Amino acid sequence: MLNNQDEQQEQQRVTFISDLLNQKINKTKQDVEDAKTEAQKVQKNYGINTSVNYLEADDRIETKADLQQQRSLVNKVVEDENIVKRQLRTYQELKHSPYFGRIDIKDEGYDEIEQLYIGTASLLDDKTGEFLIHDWRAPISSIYYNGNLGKVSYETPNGKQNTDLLKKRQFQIKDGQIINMFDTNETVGDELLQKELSDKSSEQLRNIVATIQREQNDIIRDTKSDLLVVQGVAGSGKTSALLQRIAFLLYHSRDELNASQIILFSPNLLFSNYIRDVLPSLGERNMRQVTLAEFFAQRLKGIKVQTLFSRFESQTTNNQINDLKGSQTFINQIDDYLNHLTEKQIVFTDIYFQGEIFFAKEEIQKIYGSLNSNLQLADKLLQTKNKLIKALKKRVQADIHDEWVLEKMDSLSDEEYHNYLIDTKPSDFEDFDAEHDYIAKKIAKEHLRIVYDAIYNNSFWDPFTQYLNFLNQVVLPTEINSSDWQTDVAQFQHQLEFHQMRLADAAPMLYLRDKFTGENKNNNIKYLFIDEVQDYSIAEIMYLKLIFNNAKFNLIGDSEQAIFKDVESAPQLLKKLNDAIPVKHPRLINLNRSYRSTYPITTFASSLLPDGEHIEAFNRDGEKPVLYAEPNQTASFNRLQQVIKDKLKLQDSVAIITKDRQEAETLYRKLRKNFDPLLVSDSARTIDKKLIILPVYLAKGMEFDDIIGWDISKENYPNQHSLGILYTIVTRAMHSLTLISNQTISPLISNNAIENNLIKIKKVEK
Ligand SMILES: Nc1ncnc2c1ncn2[C@@H]1O[C@H](COP(=O)(O)OP(=O)(O)OP(=O)(O)O)[C@@H](O)[C@H]1O
Repeated sequence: MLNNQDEQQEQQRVTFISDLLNQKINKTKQDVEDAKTEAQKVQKNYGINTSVNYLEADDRIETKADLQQQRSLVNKVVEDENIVKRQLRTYQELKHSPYFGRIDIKDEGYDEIEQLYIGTASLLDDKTGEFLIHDWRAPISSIYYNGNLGKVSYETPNGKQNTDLLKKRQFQIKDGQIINMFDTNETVGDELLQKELSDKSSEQLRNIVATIQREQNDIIRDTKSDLLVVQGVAGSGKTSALLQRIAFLLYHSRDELNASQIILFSPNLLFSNYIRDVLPSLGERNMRQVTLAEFFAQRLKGIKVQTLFSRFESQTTNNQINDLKGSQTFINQIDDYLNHLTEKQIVFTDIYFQGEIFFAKEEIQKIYGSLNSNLQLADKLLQTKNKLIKALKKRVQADIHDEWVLEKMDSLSDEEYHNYLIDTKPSDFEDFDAEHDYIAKKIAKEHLRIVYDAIYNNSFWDPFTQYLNFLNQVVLPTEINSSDWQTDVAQFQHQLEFHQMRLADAAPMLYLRDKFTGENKNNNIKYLFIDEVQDYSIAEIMYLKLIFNNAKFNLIGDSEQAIFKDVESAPQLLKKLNDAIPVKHPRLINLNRSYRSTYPITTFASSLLPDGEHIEAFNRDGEKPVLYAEPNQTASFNRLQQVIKDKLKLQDSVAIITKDRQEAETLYRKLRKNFDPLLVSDSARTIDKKLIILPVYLAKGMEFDDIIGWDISKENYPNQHSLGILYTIVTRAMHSLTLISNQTISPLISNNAIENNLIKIKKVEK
């Protein structure tokens, strides 16, 4: 038990640390100022130096070397400035709350008891060199998260160390004052977690370092798996664990890994913004973040690819065809197709120069056909390109006496003429003719650059038509009839004319293109994360594997929140993923405990699922969810207004979630005058109002104090296909959930929920 003396001693220590941090902050502020001045000085010099001599040709080479040197100097001072700034931010964070845990341990073979304090970053005593605070990611800190009192072990550079965990103490410290502290034997006591979770929602997701749970810790500290699949129920801390994992990896592999080698695929821009602060709050730089739509747009320049959101909104596409295009079978068919392509089937195109064919497709086909047929596809293409470039060089040589080159030479000004000779000395040329030829060659080369670029960029091959040809020979499963397929193929072709592509075609088409060329790979990325992976097709994941070949894949999701497809079990999904991207060390981690919502909300949400029993609700009190079944539209709308008023009085964040964009827009128009809500669109990045309206797709990954689910009628949610959508809506609520429907409520709200009184149904008689 804690006594007053313990508390006093701990407070004294906190005060000591706070004073020390104050000193460090003051010193570091000065360092930041110095670094800033230094950076400005260097940048100013750099500015002056780059303009010097630029116009005088003789000095150019020298200037170029100088420039490089200057640039690296600027980079260095800027980086120095960033380092001290980050250090300052770390001290400031620590000052606010220096640590959250203490462990007392006695290592096997030693008599001494060590007291270790654990916080978001480490702090050294400059005089003694001892750790005053241990970083939560240090190997020894794992005991805090994993161990019960008694014999435990932790990793050291020399192997496993056994130790006796004698005490585990938790703190809540705010602005230098201990608000709460207690000893515990649990991983992290429920008391602290209760407090954290009962807070109101915030605009930004917070870090959870003080209360990481054991199974979340497994995800965070995994260093062995090359395919880590996390299947976690709604609100189980998947996104939180993912971000803490990134912070952990950056710490663990500090010398080999930096933030730009980690990429996260996130569902939309709003979500990207929502998680923006977590890593910086842990003293780390953010990883790269991208949505699938942005990623495809970069790779298919000039083509507008449908977003996940608009795919969800468009109900017109044939699901069976989409399923096929998203499957491993489809990608395997592409591999097979490419492996058996003869050069005649490859869609080569002519390369033009000044309106005339420069390399005819037949010529290119011949080159390709002459190569060793055992070569890999990518090698074949590369060799073809090399041969074309060789032929181009010959043409350059041949062209130097052509009329157009001579004309161009005659029109050169003196300055232009000398510029061509910039890298030469007069003694390089035997006579005037040699100098003349040298310039002619340069001119010819310059002009033929267009052809060079065309070869370099593979413009002699048409991947779109190739993909179309592939589509036309696909072996269809029995459930898809060939006329539907033909219509779909025609639609692909039609859309292409308007520079558009459906999402379902993007990954297979890019796979075909990049597999054929072997290009566009990104070998720099070492870790790839996908959040909400249940919305990705296997084909998309296989394409990402092709591109990010060196990356360890971390796929995080909840198959029960699948909004494009039917709910799928975790082992089924893992098997599918494992087949699609075979790796040596796959690992599946399940998270079954749900933290976000109150006990009544999680229990109700679980009752929607056929096998919801596996979901463990965190024990936090709250009101039972309510469903209003109103007799008509006017009554429903009046009810909505009443609920909004009540909720806003509580100063809560309230989100009305609709099934799709159209419903959200209609509601917005009706509510705009009285409530001034925010209508969230696909391009939204922030939420800066208390009342917002958003379609379910954009609510992915987010949470709000109060959720109002709009029009939960049978018409909107008729059967199991809409289960993932409804489940996603109800699990966004932290503290309160209200559903509004007409009197034919969705059959997904099961009798089980109603009979067991998991939701209060308020039916107003007609
Ligand atoms: N160990 C923890 N300590 C404190 N809070 C936690 C912990 N784990 C999760 N939470 C909180 O629970 C909420 C849900 O977490 P998070 O968004 O990471 O879950 P998720 O599994 O990604 O959810 P979903 O799939 O439903 O979007 C957040 O408010 C998060 O801060």
